[in-house]
Amino acid sequence: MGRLEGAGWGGLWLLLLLWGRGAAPREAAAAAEPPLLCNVSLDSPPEQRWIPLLQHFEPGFLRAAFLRVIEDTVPKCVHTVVRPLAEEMELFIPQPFAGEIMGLCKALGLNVGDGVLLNLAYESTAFCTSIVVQDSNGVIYHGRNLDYPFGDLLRKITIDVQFIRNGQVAYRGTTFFGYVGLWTGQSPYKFTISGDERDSGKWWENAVAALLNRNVPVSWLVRDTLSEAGDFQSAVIKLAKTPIIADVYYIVGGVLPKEGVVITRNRRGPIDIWPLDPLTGGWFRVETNYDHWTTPPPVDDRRTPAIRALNATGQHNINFDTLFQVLSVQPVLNVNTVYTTIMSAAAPDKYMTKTRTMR
Ligand SMILES: CCCCCCCCCCCCCCCCCC(=O)NCCO
Repeated sequence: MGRLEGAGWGGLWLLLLLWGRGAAPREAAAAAEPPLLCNVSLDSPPEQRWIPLLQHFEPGFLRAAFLRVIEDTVPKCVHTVVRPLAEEMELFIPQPFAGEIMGLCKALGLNVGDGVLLNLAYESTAFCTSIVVQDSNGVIYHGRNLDYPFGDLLRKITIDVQFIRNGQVAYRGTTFFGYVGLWTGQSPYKFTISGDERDSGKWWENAVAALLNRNVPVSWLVRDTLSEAGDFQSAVIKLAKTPIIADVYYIVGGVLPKEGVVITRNRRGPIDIWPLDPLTGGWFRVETNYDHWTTPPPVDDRRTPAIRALNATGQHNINFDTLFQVLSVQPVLNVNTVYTTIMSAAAPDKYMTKTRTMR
């Protein structure tokens, strides 16, 4: 019998009442494993910089994963039209992305056009959660769950990457081997970024045209921003204003009090900027995959459980562990969650990722 045995109806009502008022959040049972931590040298030519990491993976597995993701995500008609175009990528794809994709495809014997398409993958069923929060001492924490189909494959190729320039960690991020953009990353002592999918219908319809028009894929802008922006403010401006190929939510955390924001984007620019506002109770911002000023659909409401768990934890108790616990509450954590990352740009060495498998 469960723990409620003997509690009687009175006890049961009390428990329900406490839960409704924000008692301690219930964590889902899930395995949590650290991914491979690796270095990629930005001082090596783009074509060569990912090649040393191939030793950690079975080439046959990578090829099979590659083909499965392409087949299941890229519509056949799009594939036929875009593949030859993508093969001419030097003409319209910026560096270092073009060189990095080309180098990997050559090493694995894969079609370069397909390599580009895989790197444009953007899934309308990718249900992620990002949280930026300020604790009672003004410290900013940023956590995210990346939820995506193909978890069985992606957990095996999830990597934490330190991008090294002149012998120093220039920035760090979490990705899947072969996917050279970043959905999660940190510029040490400056800012952290995560991206959550924003559904805008059939993104393929205009994405390729936008790419030809020199708009950048959303995850490439994250990486460019980590590489180039000097502080939180410049990161927010770059993420808000640069033309991109699909709608998205960018969530950004800084190092000073109030440095936290959710940017709601369309292809051309920002639709809304939603900053932390701790003086009037806004000590956290939760973004899943719906505009924050709308109500999430009841069939996919991860926002309310996350908010309830944050309130139950309390601003004075927020830290790396408790934010991880908030991101471990069902359905914030769910069967599609591939990994959870917790970061705080002021303490860059504590960057932590765990791949998640629900039991
Ligand atoms: C170019 C060479 C590739 C070699 C091996 C590749 C193995 C398979 C990699 C699969 C990558 C899948 C990418 C999925 C990225 C997630 C994008 C997304 O929609 N995120 C939304 C977050 O809300």
